[in-house]
Amino acid sequence: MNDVLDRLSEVLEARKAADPDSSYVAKLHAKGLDAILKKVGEEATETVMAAKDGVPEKVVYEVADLWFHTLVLLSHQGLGPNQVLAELERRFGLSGLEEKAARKG
Ligand SMILES: N=c1c2ncn([C@@H]3O[C@H](COP(=O)(O)OP(=O)(O)OP(=O)(O)O)[C@@H](O)[C@H]3O)c2ncn1[C@@H]1O[C@H](COP(=O)(O)O)[C@@H](O)[C@H]1O
Repeated sequence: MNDVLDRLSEVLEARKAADPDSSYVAKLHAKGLDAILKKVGEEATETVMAAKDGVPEKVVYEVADLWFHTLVLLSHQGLGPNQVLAELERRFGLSGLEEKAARKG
């Protein structure tokens, strides 16, 4: 499953140098951080609305849009899905309460 994330992130990296007229992702990179954050916010809102509607296909569709735009955000900031997966892996060995305690320091 992570293979999809790896392959998509490679495409997203390549789009940083692509022509904005020929690529949606290149256009987002060219518009900059605020434009990417706006899309992340919009897709998060659309995810909430889909979940409230309770139609499973819509939820999956909107979460895919949300994940996609967060991947563009990570790429824009020199990060990638592997760092997020590593963070989730680190938390996997902890209970929710242990993770909460670790955050408080
Ligand atoms: N997975 C996606 C993907 N998911 C969603 N989107 C785009 O994200 C946008 C979602 O925004 P909205 O739902 O608000 O729809 P919209 O009104 O068309 O959005 P705006 O154009 O107004 O921002 C749409 O334009 C979708 O086409 C995606 N665009 C690209 N990809 C992947 O990224 C790769 C590179 O894309 P390009 O850079 O366009 O070649 C593609 O090969 C795909 O694998």
